[in-house]
Amino acid sequence: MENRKELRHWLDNLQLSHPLVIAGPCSAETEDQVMKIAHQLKDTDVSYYRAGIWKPRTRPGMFEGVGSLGLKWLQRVKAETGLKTATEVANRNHVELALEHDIDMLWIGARSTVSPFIVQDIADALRGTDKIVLVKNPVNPDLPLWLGAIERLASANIEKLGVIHRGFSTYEKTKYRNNPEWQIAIELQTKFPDLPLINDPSHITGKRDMIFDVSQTALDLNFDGLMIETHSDPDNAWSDAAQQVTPETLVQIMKDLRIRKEFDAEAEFLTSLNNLRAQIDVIDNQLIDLLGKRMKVADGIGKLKKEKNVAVLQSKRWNEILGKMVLEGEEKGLSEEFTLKLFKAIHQESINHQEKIING
Ligand SMILES: O=C(O)C(=O)C[C@]1(C(=O)O)C=C[C@@H](O)C=C1
Repeated sequence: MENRKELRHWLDNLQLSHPLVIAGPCSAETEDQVMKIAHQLKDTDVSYYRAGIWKPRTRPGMFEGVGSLGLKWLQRVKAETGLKTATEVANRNHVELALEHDIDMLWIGARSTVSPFIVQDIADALRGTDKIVLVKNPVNPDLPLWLGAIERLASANIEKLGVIHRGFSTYEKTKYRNNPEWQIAIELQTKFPDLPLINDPSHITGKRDMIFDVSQTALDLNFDGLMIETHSDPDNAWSDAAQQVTPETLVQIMKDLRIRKEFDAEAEFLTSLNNLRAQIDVIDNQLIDLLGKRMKVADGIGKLKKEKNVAVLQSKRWNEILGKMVLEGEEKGLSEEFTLKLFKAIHQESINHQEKIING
């Protein structure tokens, strides 16, 4: 699939003066709850009202959604408030029911995107639809798998497509519920600059007090919209209580977010930007040059080790380097996370070089 200008049409046609906002409860719980939140969101920046009808839960026995009954409540939301409606679909049956109830926007969840069988089944059920279909990133940080899901939908003649970045599972605990790995969303945007890209700070953070910061980062990275779980009584929500915000908080978040334009054509800005970019180009060249030199030294070590039959990996020495570099990095304003990532990549390349020599 290639990038096409038309990918943005459905979003441009909404003619919004602010990022697209999709909001509503994690789960539809009762008709009263769904209607109450919808009325609270009616005259805000929200265009699409979301509610989970079928909830994929990590373990059985938790609240798994009200099922198709909730689709009737969403129809009532549209009729009474004018908000368009959105829900997650995970199989052919969900798709058929959602289309029957005229849901305007359907999304494929992270746990479905991981399975090409499921995605294909949903794509076949949706074939040719004029509804908006959004694909959440797969649970694992795998860009080709995410792109593959979008391609399956495009091949089923679904025109109004978009993606939702909801972060990625990690084995190690981080401050996020799902690690954002912004680089993956940036790569996707580089490949498909016209594919609408929505951020889901609720699932990335898992905590309502971090939602603003993640939303701001998303807007700083040119995301087109936000999906924020919103509940009139978040603490008593039947699912994902910790990450939902009240409608009042959502309105405040939207007010406080700084919306930046992608570019400014003013001459003074351009001159300064070009000057700084020229400096970056020089430094990048120096970095590559230095890394090349470091690998030549590693090649020398590899030859020496080959002669003496010494192992490539030297954990003690390596840990010393890492510890030292983290400290030096901190002095230069580099985060520990960045320095570790950088040096682990350098170490791996050094090992690859030596492996080639030792076994060559
Ligand atoms: O010091 C060594 O023995 C090296 O091979 C160099 C180097 C490195 O690139 O810094 C690479 C592999 C070892 O695990 C430790 C360090």
